[in-house]
Amino acid sequence: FTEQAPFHIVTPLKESHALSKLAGTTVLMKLENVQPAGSFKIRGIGHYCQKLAKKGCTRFVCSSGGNAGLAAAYACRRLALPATIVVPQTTGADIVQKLQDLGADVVVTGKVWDDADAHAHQLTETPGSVYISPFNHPLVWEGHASLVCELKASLGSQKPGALVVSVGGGGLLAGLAEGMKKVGWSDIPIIAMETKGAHCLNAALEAGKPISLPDITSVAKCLGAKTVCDRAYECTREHKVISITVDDREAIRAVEMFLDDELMFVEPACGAALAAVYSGHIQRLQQEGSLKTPLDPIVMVVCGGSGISISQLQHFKSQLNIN
Ligand SMILES: COC[C@H](NCc1c(COP(=O)(O)O)cnc(C)c1O)C(=O)O
Repeated sequence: FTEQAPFHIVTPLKESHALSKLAGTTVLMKLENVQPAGSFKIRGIGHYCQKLAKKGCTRFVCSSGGNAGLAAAYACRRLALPATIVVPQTTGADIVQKLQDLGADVVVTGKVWDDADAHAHQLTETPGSVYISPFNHPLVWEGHASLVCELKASLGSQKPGALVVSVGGGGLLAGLAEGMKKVGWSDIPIIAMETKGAHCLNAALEAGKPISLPDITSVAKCLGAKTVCDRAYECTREHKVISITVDDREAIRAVEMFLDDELMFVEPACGAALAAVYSGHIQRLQQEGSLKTPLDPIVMVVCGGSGISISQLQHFKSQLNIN
């Protein structure tokens, strides 16, 4: 009985000279944008689907801003199991088409991810189908933790100065923290990036407990969960997490500068993480002593995502009146 190989790939860890120059330390990019289904999501969602299929699950229902849905559709195709992906009206038509091309049934409903998620739960009330959360399950966090094991294998005894990650519902943060505990990096700070208008972790830290945002007003709809998952919030109690919010314009400008610098095209959710360097936060954190100086090489999780195209970028720029 052979253990099924994971659906994710080991991704490159590549130095960025442009980001390093700006950050004042070496910036290593963990290129999750080259994963199957286009983002890091396949690590946690693929792991979850494999485990549940082995337990006899025969149909999955996944709520998503889009990227977790693509990962679920890809995993279910590999498992030859039917999948229904429930996305909000803010999810672009091209992602819906990609989901259908992967063989998934797609339901578009609700204003934001939380509304789509409520519908996904209704669909799984009938027995026979299993709900997949895009960020709130131990198997998802366990799958995402594989990213840190790969970093450890690449860096050996060299500890990173920090990990930079974007936060939607907090599944990636929770998975990274779990992996860091596993490899003995619990002392390494995590820079948790959000766009204003999708800043549920930052709001929770301000309030001292997970609270729900009234609405999602950021263009980074794939960060658009109104409430951060409890596990991610607990991580901030066990691990040094520096929460930073950037505005949509910074996230979009980061997407553009990254395209010019590294010739890779990522969506606003990933732009939020890149803005940690492009908007000078890594530099500021060193100057104010929140990060050590000299700072060991930092790892930028290039989370990827399919919510971008040349026409969508132009739409974002006119919407945010960026010249
Ligand atoms: C509403 O959406 C939640 C989730 N996107 C989450 C997401 C994140 C943040 O990951 P999280 O913090 O949700 O685990 C980062 N970077 C990208 C490209 C993402 O798509 C989804 O696809 O369903």
